[in-house]
Amino acid sequence: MGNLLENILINYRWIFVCFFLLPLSTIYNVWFYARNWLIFKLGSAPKQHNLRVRDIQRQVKEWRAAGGKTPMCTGRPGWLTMSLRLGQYKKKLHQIYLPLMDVLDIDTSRQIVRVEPLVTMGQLSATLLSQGWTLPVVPELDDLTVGGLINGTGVETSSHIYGLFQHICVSYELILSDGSVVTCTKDNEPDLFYSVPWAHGTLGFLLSAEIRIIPAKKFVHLQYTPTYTLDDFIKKFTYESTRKDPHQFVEALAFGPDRSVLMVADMTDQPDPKKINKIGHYYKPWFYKHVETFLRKGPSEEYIPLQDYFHRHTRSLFWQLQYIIPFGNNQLFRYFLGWLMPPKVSLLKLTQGETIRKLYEEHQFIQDLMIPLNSLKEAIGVLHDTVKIYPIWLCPFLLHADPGMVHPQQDSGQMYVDVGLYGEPQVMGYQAARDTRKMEAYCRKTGGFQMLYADSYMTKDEFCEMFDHQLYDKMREQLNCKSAFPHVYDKVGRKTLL
Ligand SMILES: Cc1cc2nc3c(=O)[nH]c(=O)nc-3n(C[C@H](O)[C@H](O)[C@H](O)COP(=O)(O)OP(=O)(O)OC[C@H]3O[C@@H](n4cnc5c(N)ncnc54)[C@H](O)[C@@H]3O)c2cc1C
Ligand SMILES: NC(=O)C1=CN([C@@H]2O[C@H](COP(=O)(O)OP(=O)(O)OC[C@H]3O[C@@H](n4cnc5c(N)ncnc54)[C@H](OP(=O)(O)O)[C@@H]3O)[C@@H](O)[C@H]2O)C=CC1
Ligand SMILES: CC(C)=CCC[C@@H](C)[C@H]1CC[C@H]2C3=C(CC[C@]12C)[C@@]1(C)CC[C@H](O)C[C@@H]1CC3
Repeated sequence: MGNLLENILINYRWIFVCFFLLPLSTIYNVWFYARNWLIFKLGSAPKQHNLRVRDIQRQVKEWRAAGGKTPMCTGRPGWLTMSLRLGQYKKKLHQIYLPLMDVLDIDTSRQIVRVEPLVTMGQLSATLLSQGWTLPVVPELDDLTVGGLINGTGVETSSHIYGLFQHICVSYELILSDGSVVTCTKDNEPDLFYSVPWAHGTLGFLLSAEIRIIPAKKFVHLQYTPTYTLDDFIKKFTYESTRKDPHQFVEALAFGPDRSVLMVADMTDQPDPKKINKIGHYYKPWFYKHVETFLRKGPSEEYIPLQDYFHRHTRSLFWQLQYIIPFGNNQLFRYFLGWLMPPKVSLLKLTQGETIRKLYEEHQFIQDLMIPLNSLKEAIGVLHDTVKIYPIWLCPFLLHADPGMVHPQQDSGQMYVDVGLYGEPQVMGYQAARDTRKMEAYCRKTGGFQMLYADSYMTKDEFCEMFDHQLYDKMREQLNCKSAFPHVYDKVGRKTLL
C-alpha cells in the first residue's frame, strides 16, 4: 500500500503541478512584477527603507525588553526559500519580519547598486539590464535573494574571475542583537564584514547591501566544446578556468565520466545574426538538453541574449524538473504549456507534503561540493562510484584568501570548482545518510566546502573542521550573539550520526 502511494506521488505529481501549480505560479509572478513596477514608478523605495529599518529596530528592541530569551531568525517562511530544507527551526525561534524587497539605488558613477535583502536575482538582473548594467556574478535561478546569497553563498560562471557572491559585495548594513544599526566594509569593521557570509544570519540581520556592478552587453558569444575522455576534459577545463586572459564565463556539464561539454562565453554587442539563439523562449528545448546535443554535433558557437544566458537553467530547474514533469521537454508540451514554466520552487515546497519530502531525502542527492580545482579529476571518479549522477554541473570559482568561514589553504587566492549534483543516484544500494556523509568526508579531505542550502549530515566537530570558526566565534562573543541567534550548525545540520 505504502509503495503504491509512493509510486502515485512520484509518477503522477505532474497532474497537480501542470493543472494547479503552473497557473498559480504565473499569477504569483504577474502580481510580483506589477508590485515592483508600481513601487519603482511611485519612487517610494528609498524613503520606505528607513521607515522599515525603524520598524525592524522596534521588533528587536521589543524582543530584548521581553528578556531576549528565545534566539531570533528571519520571519521569512521556510517554504518560500530556495534552500532544500523547510527551516523547521523557525518554529522554535523568535521571528523578526524584514519586509525589505526593493532596489534602492543604482549609482553608475561609483558602479554600485544598493539593494534590500529580499530582492531576487530575476528582479535585480532585469532592473540592471534595463539600465545597461549587470552584477559581475548573477547566481542562476530567478528566485534567489540577495540576503540568502550573502548570508549563505552564491556562485556562477563568472566566479573564476570575480569569486563568490560575497566577493562582489562592498558593504553590509546590519541590525545587531542590541538593536543598533551598523554599516561594515572591508576597511571599516572588517571582522564583521568578513564574518557575515556563510553565517546564515546568526550575527545580525542584513538590512541592505552595496554590490558592485559592471557594464552589460546585449548578447553572449557562447562556444561549446565536447570532450570524450576525462583527461582531455580536465586539461581543457583547467586551462579555461585559470588562463591569464580568461573568457568572461566558464561552465561545463559532465554527461558521463568521459563525456562532457565545456562552455566558454563573452559578452558582445555584435552578434552574428545567423547564429543568434534565443534560448529563453518558452518553446525552446531545456538548456542542458540542448548542450548535450553538441556531444553528437561537435564543437559549435551561438549568440544568446544576456538575460537568457543568466537564467539558462531556470526553466528546467537545472535538471530537476524531469523528475516532476517527465515530458516537460517534449516539443508539444513546450509549445502548449512551456510559457507557464517553471513552477515556482516555493510553491513546490509548500505543496510537497511530508511523503514527497521524505522521498526526496531518501532517493535524491541534491548537493554542491566546492573543492580545489586540482582535485576535480579524482572527485569525478569518487562521485561516479558513490552516487553516479549525471549531468554534473561544473563551475570554477576563485576563492579569495579573505578571513572568514571559507578560505583556501594557501595565503593567496586559489581556483576551486563547484561540483553540483542534482538527481537520483544510479548506484545500487544508495543510502542517503551514509553516502552523503561519505561525500562530505571526501570534500573535507580535499580542503573543500559543502554548500549549505542542502542539509549537512556532518557532526558539529566535522562541520567545524570544514568551516573556519575562529572569526565567527570571536564575533559571536563580541556581539552577544550566543543567546540572540542560533549557531549556524543548528540551522543547517541534520545531526544524524551513523
Ligand atoms: C533606482 C532604481 C530602482 C529600481 N527599482 C526597481 C525595483 O525595485 N523593482 C523593479 O522591478 N524594477 C526596478 N527598477 C527598474 C525599473 O523597473 C525599470 O527600469 C523599468 O522596468 C523600466 O521601465 P520603462 O521602460 O517604463 O522606464 P521609464 O520609467 O519609462 O524610464 C525610462 C528610463 O529612464 C531611466 N530612469 C528612470 N528613473 C530612473 C532613476 N531613478 N535612476 C536612473 N535612471 C532612471 C531609466 O533608464 C529608464 O529605463 C529600478 C530602477 C532604478 C533606476
Ligand atoms: N547559484 C547559486 O549560487 C545557488 C545558491 N543557492 C543557495 O540558496 C540559498 C539562498 O536561497 P534564498 O531563498 O535566497 O535564501 P534563504 O531564505 O534560504 O536564506 C539562506 C540563509 O540566509 C539567511 N538570511 C536570509 N536573509 C537574511 C537577512 N536579511 N538577514 C540575516 N540572515 C538572512 C537565512 O536566515 P533565516 O534562517 O533566519 O531565514 C538563511 O539561514 C543560499 O544558501 C544559496 O547558497 C541555491 C541555488 C543556487
Ligand atoms: C547552482 C547551484 C549552486 C545550486 C542549484 C541547486 C538547485 C538545483 C536546487 C536548489 C533548491 C532545490 C529544490 C528542488 C530542486 C533542486 C533545487 C532547485 C525542489 C524543487 C525539488 C522538488 C521538491 O518537492 C521541492 C524542492 C525545493 C528545492
